[in-house]
Amino acid sequence: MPLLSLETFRSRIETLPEIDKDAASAAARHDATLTKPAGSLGKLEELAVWAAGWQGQHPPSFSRPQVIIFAGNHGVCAQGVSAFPQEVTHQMVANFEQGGAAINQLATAFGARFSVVPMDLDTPTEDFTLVPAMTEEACAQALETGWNAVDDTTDTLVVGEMGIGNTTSAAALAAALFGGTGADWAGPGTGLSPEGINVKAGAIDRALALHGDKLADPLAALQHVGGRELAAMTGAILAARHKQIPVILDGFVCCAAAAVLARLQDTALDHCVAGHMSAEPGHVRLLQLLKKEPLLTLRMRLGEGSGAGLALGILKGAIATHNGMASFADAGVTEGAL
Ligand SMILES: Cc1cc2ncn([C@H]3O[C@H](COP(=O)(O)O)[C@@H](O)[C@H]3O)c2cc1C
Ligand SMILES: O=C(O)c1cccnc1
Repeated sequence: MPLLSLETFRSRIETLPEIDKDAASAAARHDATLTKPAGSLGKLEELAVWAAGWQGQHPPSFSRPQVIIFAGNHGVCAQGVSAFPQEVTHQMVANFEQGGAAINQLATAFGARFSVVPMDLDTPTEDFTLVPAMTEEACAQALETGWNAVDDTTDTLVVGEMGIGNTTSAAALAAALFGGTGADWAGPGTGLSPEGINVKAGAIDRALALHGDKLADPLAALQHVGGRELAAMTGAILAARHKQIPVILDGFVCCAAAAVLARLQDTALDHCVAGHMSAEPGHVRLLQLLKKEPLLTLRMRLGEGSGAGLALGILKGAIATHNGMASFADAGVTEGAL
């Protein structure tokens, strides 16, 4: 079998299925019949139409939501960029498996299947301030792990991550994809002090200087400064597009991984909605660059898919109202005259 290469994914990004316009317009027509003033459910109406279009079916469904957490360790932790030690990644994977993390409760609350995928935790990626984080093949393997983790029967996907140090990786990736310095993209992550944030920004600047022009290609940027769990999220979001599964994006780390696709193809994230705006400061900027309006702004800054997991409830509400409400005709309610 030939080695996996980044070119496999480049071709998968060049051939993206588009929205099913018939399903979306059927949803819009149905919405207009429901017992409410037109537009009164605001963004919920748009979400139901969006879900129908990207699922390629009307009515849209919310019966098989799936939450996948990818976990990876980061060599860049050697630079002192996180408030927590690296062993927490492994310990939290055990916590996810036992159902004790925040995302477990949210997945259960909204009826989502949950899985966690640990990715070579005992072999962290390389310290990208010194050498590329991953070889091309390792990055392609991580993309493939994400690509394969998405279940064909899923109707709504949330991808999240666990990886001490990964807000440094996400910030470096955002800088590589959109420009700016370490200081523009570094934030507290798990709770760094202002001095700690300076150390983090310095590490990112050294990585940007070291890898230079190699970062110009988005997939190469992912390989040089990303991490396995970020690449897996990128691969899963791309797989969802090919499988007609709408995606709810999580916070800063998830959006940095998603942004790789957007930088390769402008419309690559049209099947994604932003679940929330994280309190990690780079996220607001990233959402603006991706032209995504967050559904929730609750000062959450946890990662692990939690903001998107909570937004599953919003999408569930949007689809429940769209699918379950009576029409004016059926309920015998008089329509507005103007
Ligand atoms: C107990 C615990 C649970 C978490 N769940 C998600 N994260 C989040 O924090 C990490 C990134 O922050 P940084 O770059 O500052 O290390 C990631 O693992 C992310 O998912 C957690 C962090 C901790 C400590
Ligand atoms: O927004 C995120 O993704 C985030 C913020 C802090 C820590 N980990 C993740």
